[in-house]
Amino acid sequence: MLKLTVKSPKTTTIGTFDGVHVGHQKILNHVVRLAEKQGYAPTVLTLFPHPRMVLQKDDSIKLLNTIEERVALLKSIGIETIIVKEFTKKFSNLSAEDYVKTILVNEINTKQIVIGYDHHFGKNRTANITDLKKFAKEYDFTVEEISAQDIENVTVSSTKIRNALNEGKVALANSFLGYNYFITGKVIKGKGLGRTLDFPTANIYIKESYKLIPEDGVYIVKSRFKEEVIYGMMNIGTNPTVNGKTKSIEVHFINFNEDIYSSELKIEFLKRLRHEQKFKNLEALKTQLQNDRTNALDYMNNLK
Ligand SMILES: Cc1cc2nc3c(=O)[nH]c(=O)nc-3n(C[C@H](O)[C@H](O)[C@H](O)COP(=O)(O)O)c2cc1C
Ligand SMILES: Nc1ncnc2c1ncn2[C@@H]1O[C@H](COP(=O)(O)OP(=O)(O)O)[C@@H](O)[C@H]1O
Repeated sequence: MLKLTVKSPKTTTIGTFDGVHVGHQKILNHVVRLAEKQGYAPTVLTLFPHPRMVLQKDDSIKLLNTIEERVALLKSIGIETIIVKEFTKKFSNLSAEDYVKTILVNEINTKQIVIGYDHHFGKNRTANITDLKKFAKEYDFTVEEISAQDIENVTVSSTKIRNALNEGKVALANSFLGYNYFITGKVIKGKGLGRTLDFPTANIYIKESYKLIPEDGVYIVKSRFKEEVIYGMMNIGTNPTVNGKTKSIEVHFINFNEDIYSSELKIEFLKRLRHEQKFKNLEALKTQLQNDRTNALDYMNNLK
């Protein structure tokens, strides 16, 4: 049987939107409003992996969000359709017109495009907004330009946020993001040492090697387990006191005692407490952990 699917018309914007920060949110809210006015579905076309990972084979690039996190953040601000196009060498060789015709028009059914005045696209990024307006007539869509002024008013950038996190400045990063920076990972087995210190620690494994992890150190964090909000103190580092070599991410949750092995946790960063240190023995480390706990409890009590 022949089945015809009619694709709903879309208001589409295009970008990486790494972090989906306050500047991105402003543009995306605009997209949602424009789409509403037209009766179109607000849509984001996003490329993954990052072009630099593919074209320069740069494995060192770190992103604020995994692709799953990016999709969830976009959904939470009202973007209905998210198209994740795999960015390959072949894709990068698409001419501007082929890209517009096959992807934006035929595949997505874009009726309106919202784009920055300085957007470049197509093979070698040679086409610009003037070209896009030319294609608009031919392929029956409209172009909404985001002006230079609107773009310059956005002083936040993904790079600034990455820099802040690389320096452990999570509170600053959070103010740029408009939400708390978070990681998503699975609780795995550690060395079983935490419990002997009376500080059991959930070791977090993040499968996406490109996810940016804040600077090594100790942080106050927040998570959820079975709908309950839980707070904790997280250490990111190599555990020099026990002569550790590999980097780990571990959290001791405060006033909490459950087996959470294999759980998937979303963990938000609230505040940095200190650097990771090498203590002369485990007793000294334990004393410091008790201090950290007091600091975390003070912080939690001030939230209420
Ligand atoms: C809040 C917190 C802070 C920590 N700070 C340090 C530190 O400064 N130096 C250090 O060597 N280890 C630190 N650790 C890690 C401990 O050394 C210990 O290795 C770890 O808790 C054992 O984890 P595991 O048995 O689950 O692998 C810290 C752990 C937590 C939870
Ligand atoms: N307050 C808590 N914070 C973190 N994990 C806890 C807590 N209470 C119990 N647990 C459980 O204990 C485990 C950590 O115990 P630990 O002795 O440090 O062993 P491991 O080295 O295998 O992580 C966690 O993965 C979790 O399942």
